[in-house]
Amino acid sequence: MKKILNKLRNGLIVSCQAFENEPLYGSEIMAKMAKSADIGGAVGLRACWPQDIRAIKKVTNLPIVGINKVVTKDTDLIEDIIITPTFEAAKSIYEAGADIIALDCTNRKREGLSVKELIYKIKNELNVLVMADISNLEEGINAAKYGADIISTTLSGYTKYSPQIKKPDYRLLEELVDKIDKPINAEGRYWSPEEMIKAFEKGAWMITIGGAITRPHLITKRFSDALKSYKESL
Ligand SMILES: CC(=O)N[C@H](C=O)[C@@H](O)[C@H](O)[C@H](O)COP(=O)(O)O
Repeated sequence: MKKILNKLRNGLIVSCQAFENEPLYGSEIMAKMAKSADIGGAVGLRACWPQDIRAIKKVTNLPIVGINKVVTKDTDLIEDIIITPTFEAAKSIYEAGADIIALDCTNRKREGLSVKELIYKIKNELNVLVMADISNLEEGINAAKYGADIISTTLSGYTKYSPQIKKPDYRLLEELVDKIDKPINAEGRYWSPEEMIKAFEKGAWMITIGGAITRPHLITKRFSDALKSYKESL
């Protein structure tokens, strides 16, 4: 497991995800996305659902941070725990070949096992690396205490009580690096190589980037929004 962490150190993980309502939805497409990230120099991948992880494993040997998003209600992400919410969700991505299991470790109300119980069960029964997706320092400290191997800023901005900012949460990153003696993954709203470098300067062990690389509709929107503002300024 140390070997995997060393492989990811100072490296870029590319998140290859598309929901059913996105044009790129589908395991075959995500596998092509993952292969492209591999060719481009990623040292790891983040992927969702067993079927996507299986498809990606066929085309690359890069370590995979697996998640299993389970949407049970038709409501938005802020309210719901959807990233690998249960042991069963974790087990199915582990069986699909995920090298690291990422899961929601926020303090939001959840059903079934608590974050502490869930991390313990995954570590104990699957013996796999766990990445804690958190939204503030307290959640990070708790997840580290409960046995998570990597703490990730993934959910900052996606709980009601974390800062609702458009940029990466560098402050949380700094706090985690300062207070937790475990690898910290910088993730969430990184859009440029400069922003990425800043995360490493602040002590990130690794960084995960999704939208800026693998969501063409968001990339296009960034350009079209800039154009719109420019036209409005004339
Ligand atoms: C909040 C949430 O559900 N985040 C998800 C977690 O897997 C993904 O939708 C993000 O794309 C990923 O975290 C990477 O972040 P960004 O796409 O901002 O680079």
